[in-house]
Amino acid sequence: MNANVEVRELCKRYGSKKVFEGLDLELGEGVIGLLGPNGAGKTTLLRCLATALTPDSGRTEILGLDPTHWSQRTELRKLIGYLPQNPGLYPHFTAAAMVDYIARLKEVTDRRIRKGEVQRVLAEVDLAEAAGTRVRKLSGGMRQRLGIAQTLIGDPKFLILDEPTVGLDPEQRMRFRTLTSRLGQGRTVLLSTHQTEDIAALCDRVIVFSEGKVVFDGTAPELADAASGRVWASGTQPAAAQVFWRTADGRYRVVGERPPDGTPVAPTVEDGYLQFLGAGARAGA
Ligand SMILES: Nc1ncnc2c1ncn2[C@@H]1O[C@H](COP(=O)(O)OP(=O)(O)OP(=O)(O)O)[C@@H](O)[C@H]1O
Repeated sequence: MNANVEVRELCKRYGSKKVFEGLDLELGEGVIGLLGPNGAGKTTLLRCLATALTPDSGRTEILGLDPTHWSQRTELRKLIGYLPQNPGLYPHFTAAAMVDYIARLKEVTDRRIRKGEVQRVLAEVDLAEAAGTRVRKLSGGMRQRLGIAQTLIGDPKFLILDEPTVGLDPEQRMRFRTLTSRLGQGRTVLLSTHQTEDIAALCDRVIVFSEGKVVFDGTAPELADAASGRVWASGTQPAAAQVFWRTADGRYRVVGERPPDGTPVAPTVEDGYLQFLGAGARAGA
């Protein structure tokens, strides 16, 4: 198997609520963006891959290990870096103590090695100088980087980042992109986000997930291309376009059928993404 992650026929339900069924997925190296509307099942999938949640059925092989085997699962947890939506950082811990604590959970038992690891991962996310700062005094962007730092302990080959750019200002998002694109070299980075700009800027591959199904799997330019011939500028409000909104120049940007006075506009990744969403994404819905 060449893929770092291979998922076959994966199923997960919460009671009677089916999140996904018969899901197949292969992930190789690079930054892979997972896009999807609220409730699509992204976090559930990421939690299954992080071994934080047990699927109901199906087969998963991650970095050559099978998470259903107790001993392999324990080994795997040391090889995966997972940043959940709410990383649960302790406000009264210093940045270094926080990472040290996670390193202990990952069974880095040798104190000297652990100290070196803490310094290494903090430096990797540009937080070396904040090592002694308490978490509650860090900015949102610094906390996010601290969350990423803890994923890097043990140099895992599979990083799972669940909406890591939420709440970041533009400058912090740029720093995040620089960091993530660097991390994607020689690793699999699976990044769940609603930010199509982040996807366009740094992902080698994009998966669009909707109602528990992969509805698109390709590159960011291919996703943008999916809206080719479907994006228009129009002077009048369209009646039946799939999606439209008023832009700063007072015209309408329309994704869908050509309005009578529509002039073609180059599609973006967001336009392509909107093509794959259902009626729920319809403007005004
Ligand atoms: N613990 C749970 N118990 C019951 N239902 C749940 C649970 N967690 C998630 N769900 C439901 O499963 C579906 C998928 O949720 P999930 O959080 O995986 O979606 P998501 O794509 O990550 O959404 P978001 O973008 O809002 O984070 C949703 O309908 C959600 O309400």
